[in-house]
Amino acid sequence: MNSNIIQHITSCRLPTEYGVFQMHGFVDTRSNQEHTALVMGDVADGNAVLSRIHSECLTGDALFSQKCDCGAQLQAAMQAVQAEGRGVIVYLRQEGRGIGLINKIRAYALQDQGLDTVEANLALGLPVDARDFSIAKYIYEHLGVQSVRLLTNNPEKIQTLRDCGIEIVERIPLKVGENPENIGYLNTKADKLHHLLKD
Ligand SMILES: Nc1nc2c(ncn2[C@@H]2O[C@H](COP(=O)(O)OP(=O)(O)OP(=O)(O)O)[C@@H](O)[C@H]2O)c(=O)[nH]1
Ligand SMILES: [Zn+2]
Repeated sequence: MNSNIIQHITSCRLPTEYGVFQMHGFVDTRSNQEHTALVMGDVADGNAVLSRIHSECLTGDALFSQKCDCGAQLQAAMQAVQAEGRGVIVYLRQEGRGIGLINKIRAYALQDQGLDTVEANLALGLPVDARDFSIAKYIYEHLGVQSVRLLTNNPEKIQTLRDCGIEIVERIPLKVGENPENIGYLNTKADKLHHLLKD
């Protein structure tokens, strides 16, 4: 992975409900996939940066879906960065853990019939998790981020990120957004995907 593959294109000021961020646009030249990072404060000073690596969930992040916890996690992460006045939200456009929106809708249709989030992907002949987290490493490098305190409940994501060469000095839990519609989904994440969601 190098700057020829993940290219920084441009950036702008983005005022949000959770403060003013600098929004950076990146392109993966292999797929033309566009990614973004929201930055607040000086993240290139060498101190560990509060960060969330968020995977796109159109249904949860933008359409108020209650089937998952993604929207609440994104909101809480942005609030946490605002509270510190410093941090990075890396927003990777890897919808549906990388299978894409249409396949996620197919998976949701199978979930309507009783399959869980893991079984549905497998029934479609798709990987349970097809995300490429090495993109985040280049984004951090471009921003001058040397190490992070990562907001996540997923220890396997931490391991994958470390394998990519990202230095994670602390895991910060992000347990928000539980509701009656997503309790089964969260239980499956805890039981089958080993997310640290239970006390
Ligand atoms: N295929 C599929 N993807 C889903 C489903 N529900 C949410 N997603 C996607 O899952 C991704 C978020 O991953 P999660 O497994 O919730 O969490 P994580 O990023 O691995 O871990 P955290 O950092 O703790 O949130 C987003 O890309 C969502 O679009 C589902 O039922 N099926
Ligand atoms: Zn979601």
